[in-house]
Amino acid sequence: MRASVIQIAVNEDESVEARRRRVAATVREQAGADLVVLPELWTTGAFAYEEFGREAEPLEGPTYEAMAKAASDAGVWLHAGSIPERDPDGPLYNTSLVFSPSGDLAAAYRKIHRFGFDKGEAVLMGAGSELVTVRLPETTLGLSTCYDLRFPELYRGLVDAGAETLVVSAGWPERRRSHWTLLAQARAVENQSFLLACATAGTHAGVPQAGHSIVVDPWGEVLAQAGAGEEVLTVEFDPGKVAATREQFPALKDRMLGLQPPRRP
Ligand SMILES: NC(=O)CCC(=O)C(=O)O
Repeated sequence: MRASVIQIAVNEDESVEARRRRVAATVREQAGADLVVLPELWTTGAFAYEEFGREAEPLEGPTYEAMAKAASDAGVWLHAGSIPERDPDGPLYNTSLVFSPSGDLAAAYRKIHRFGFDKGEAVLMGAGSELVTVRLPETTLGLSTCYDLRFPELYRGLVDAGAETLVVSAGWPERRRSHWTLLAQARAVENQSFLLACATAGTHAGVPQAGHSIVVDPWGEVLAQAGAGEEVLTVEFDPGKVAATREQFPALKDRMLGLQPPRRP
């Protein structure tokens, strides 16, 4: 299976519309890949909080349309990263979109763990509550977004739902780059899954982005990692390695569920 992880620079000197056109053209260039992955909130930047409301779109808005067309033009499964979604009956959501090679929406995932503690995304957006998997011919994707990477129970839920390839769409800051690589490897090795994590490059809202998108195999080995700038990371991997790893080293079968909390003295 061939995947292209497109690490996009989000800088304020480019309009959202220009970036949308540029990203669509880059997706089209990936014809021949099976799966293409984009980062989190690449229209606005994940830290450009003031832009969320201004650039929010309905689910089937301009980014949806441009990405659906790019997926069908290229004939690829496209994880189109996330958009600030304006729900007509609710708050904004940080919503990832996945399109099939015919350009149909295969899944939408509203980010569950919002970043910012008591400010930023955590107060500006609503939290999703549903795990989302997507069945591809070769593998089952488990979807997640950026800060979700810090919450291992989410990935266990995805694995229990059949995920074999974990996808993380992110806008991760340079300041915590060491966490990014460490957590990506941890989530892959503990869940005996492939992990494809796509981050943004550039600087927006004064926050330098980490880049360093990464692909990890079920044994925790890094198959490919980008540098700091814009880059298309292309990897070939064998989805059959998930079942083989889980069979040869069946640690997932040794999970002890329903542990009792410590007794109070
Ligand atoms: N966009 C995000 O979710 C940022 C997450 C982050 O900066 C971190 O977990 O550290």
